[in-house]
Amino acid sequence: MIKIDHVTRAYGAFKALDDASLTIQKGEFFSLLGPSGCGKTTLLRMIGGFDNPTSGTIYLDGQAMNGIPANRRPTNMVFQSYAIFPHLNVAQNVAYGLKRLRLDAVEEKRRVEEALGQVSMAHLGKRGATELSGGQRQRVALARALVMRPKVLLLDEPLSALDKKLREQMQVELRKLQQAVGITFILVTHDQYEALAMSDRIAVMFSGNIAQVATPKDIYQRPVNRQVADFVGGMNFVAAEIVGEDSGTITVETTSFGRVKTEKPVQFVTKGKAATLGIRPERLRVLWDDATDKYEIAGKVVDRHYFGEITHLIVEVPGMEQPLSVSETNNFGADDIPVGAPIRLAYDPDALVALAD
Ligand SMILES: Nc1ncnc2c1ncn2[C@@H]1O[C@H](COP(=O)(O)OP(=O)(O)OP(=O)(O)O)[C@@H](O)[C@H]1O
Repeated sequence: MIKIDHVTRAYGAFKALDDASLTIQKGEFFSLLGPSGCGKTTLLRMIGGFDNPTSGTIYLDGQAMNGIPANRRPTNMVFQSYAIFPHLNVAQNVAYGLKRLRLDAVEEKRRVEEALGQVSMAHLGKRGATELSGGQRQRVALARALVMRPKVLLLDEPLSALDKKLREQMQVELRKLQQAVGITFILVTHDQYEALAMSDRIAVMFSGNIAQVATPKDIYQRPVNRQVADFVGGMNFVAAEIVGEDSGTITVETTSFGRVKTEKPVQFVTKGKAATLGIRPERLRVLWDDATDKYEIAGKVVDRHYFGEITHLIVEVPGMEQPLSVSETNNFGADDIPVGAPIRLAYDPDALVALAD
């Protein structure tokens, strides 16, 4: 278990990380997600012992890590620019870190083979490091870390140098690998879809602060505030007025969506009666022909963006300040709806989430 306890990292007056607290469970695939400069790499480096907190403490399995250098921690880091030695072959690269353990030759070979097997590179041990594809180099970097049998593997944007297709394939593989080896993985990424696809839980960070820690589904469906909602996927924001409130829910009135009862967000603070609701673009469905729904809203298509399997429709609704963004599959011909056409959209009131500003 990893405990981040009120950790701050300051550079002069600037706080790259500001009083962050967090617990990561053993065997978890945990991601630190946020825009560039939010402090995620700073936190990862401090867990790995490559940097030290200005204040606060990081505990690994109950032991305070203050002052303990990287090579004496049960962690291992895979860097963004995976430094592989070009003059060594694959197996030698993987064996490199083992040298200081002074294992006998048979045991060393066994561990190298095991690590290469874990990343599906068993057959490429003799290959020169310069004769590898980007994906293979990434695997070697992983094997180099795994061979040390760390309790925690730290991954700093490990897939960012790969093209989209390979990146998606490696996401699946990395997740499988983590489940197979059973150790804790902490991934730093600014790619929301990568974090959603791979993680058990995600911490979303902004400007040195942790905004929300939750499962991918909760981050996406129940973002605590506007900033998280906006960063992770698209979100339509709807102005609303609070007309009722109890301990767990609020009832709000909107001009476009009518009266809605919805779950209260964790950080909800009422400032008078104003509230913001959010609804994801894919939670609005086009109503075709004469179809009707208990919950529907009418507007006009003012723009259209084609994405192959889906189309984004931009829909102006009377009484709404911002047009709605609607993501609809092209199975039924959303890509053929002309700009200027009237449109009706159905929604599930549960899809409307109240957001703290
Ligand atoms: N040595 C340093 N001196 C001063 N400021 C620093 C130093 N290292 C990092 N920072 C600042 O701390 C903030 C957080 O940096 P960090 O590298 O953790 O961001 P990040 O979220 O990982 O971003 P990215 O995705 O761009 O790597 C940034 O504003 C950065 O400029």
